[in-house]
Amino acid sequence: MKTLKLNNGHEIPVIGFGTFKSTEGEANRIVKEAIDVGYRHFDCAYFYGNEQEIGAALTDKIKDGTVKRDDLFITTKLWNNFHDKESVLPMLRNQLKSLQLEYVDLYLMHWPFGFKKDADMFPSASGSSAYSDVDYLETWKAMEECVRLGLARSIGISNFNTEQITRLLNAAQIKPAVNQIEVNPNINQKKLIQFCKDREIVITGYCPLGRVYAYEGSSAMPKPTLLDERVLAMREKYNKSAAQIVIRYLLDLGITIIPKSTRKERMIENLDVFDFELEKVDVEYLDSLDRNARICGFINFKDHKYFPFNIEY
Ligand SMILES: NC(=O)C1=CN([C@@H]2O[C@H](COP(=O)(O)OP(=O)(O)OC[C@H]3O[C@@H](n4cnc5c(N)ncnc54)[C@H](OP(=O)(O)O)[C@@H]3O)[C@@H](O)[C@H]2O)C=CC1
Ligand SMILES: O=C1CO[C@H](CO)[C@@H](O)[C@@H]1O
Repeated sequence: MKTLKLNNGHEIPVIGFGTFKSTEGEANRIVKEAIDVGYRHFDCAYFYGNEQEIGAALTDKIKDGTVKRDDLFITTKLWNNFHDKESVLPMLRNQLKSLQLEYVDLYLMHWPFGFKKDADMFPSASGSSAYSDVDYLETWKAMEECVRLGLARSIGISNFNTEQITRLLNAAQIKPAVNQIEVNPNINQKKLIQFCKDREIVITGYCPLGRVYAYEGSSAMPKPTLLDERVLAMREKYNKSAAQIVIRYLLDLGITIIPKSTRKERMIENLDVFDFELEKVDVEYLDSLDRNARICGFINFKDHKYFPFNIEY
């Protein structure tokens, strides 16, 4: 698997495996299957509620000799209720325990804004009662300590905008290695990708396939590119699926991505993208689909002091 070099010399496989929305048996199965078909990079989060299942799957696959810990690149994330500096280290230790790991390869701050510790993990109403005003710079300092203690090889951010990144870079002792953001043809993020590249921050694109399962033909969510007629028509030319065409397009932006599938044949398909190249005319068409349309807009929280999407990028 191809990798990109992080600003601290570690390498991140360009295709990882997403784990959001799988619990109760499924997370364990899909992680094992993903390892069997060649995935080595896994994207996890406390918020996904499945770190224990994933930990059991990783342990089984290490024990049966399919992989070594060193072959794996495991990312997990700190959720919004735990931004205060006292919570960060205990949270990572908890998460490591669930994942049955001594260290994670990458620990991300999931969002720049925090919620109160005793608030819901996903408060339904916007407004200050659930919000905490802990500054993400304070959270970052505690995350730096996680690196010093050897509990995280790299640390990074997710869903940060350019102003927040600049402010963080001015204060950080350890630079963020990664910014994980939504990237798919409906929101190709070229400007933010370039901004991060210029500052040696690697981008990981989430929802790369446009989260097809959540689309019901309604206008609440942008139509996934996998369902676009011109993209479907490209399949014959390349002898590739729409997902493979989209994945190739995204990798050519110079980023890493974390598609998720519950089906083994699609896990294999999503890795099989290195033996063809997209023609300029098709790249231009995919570029033309960009409309900055988010699946994870989180607009409930737009009045939070640290909400990231109130500026263009
Ligand atoms: N940092 C953050 O805030 C966020 C991070 N993430 C991370 O990003 C990951 C990926 O995003 P996610 O929301 O899961 O959405 P994806 O864009 O990966 O889409 C997943 C959907 O695509 C379908 N799919 C997968 N492969 C194919 C294929 N080859 N052909 C057709 N359909 C396919 C899956 O269906 P099926 O299972 O049936 O194959 C599923 O419905 C998450 O799992 C999570 O780890 C996601 C959102 C926010
Ligand atoms: O990682 C995530 C998965 O998707 C959720 C929304 O549906 C996001 O809230 C979250 O950041």
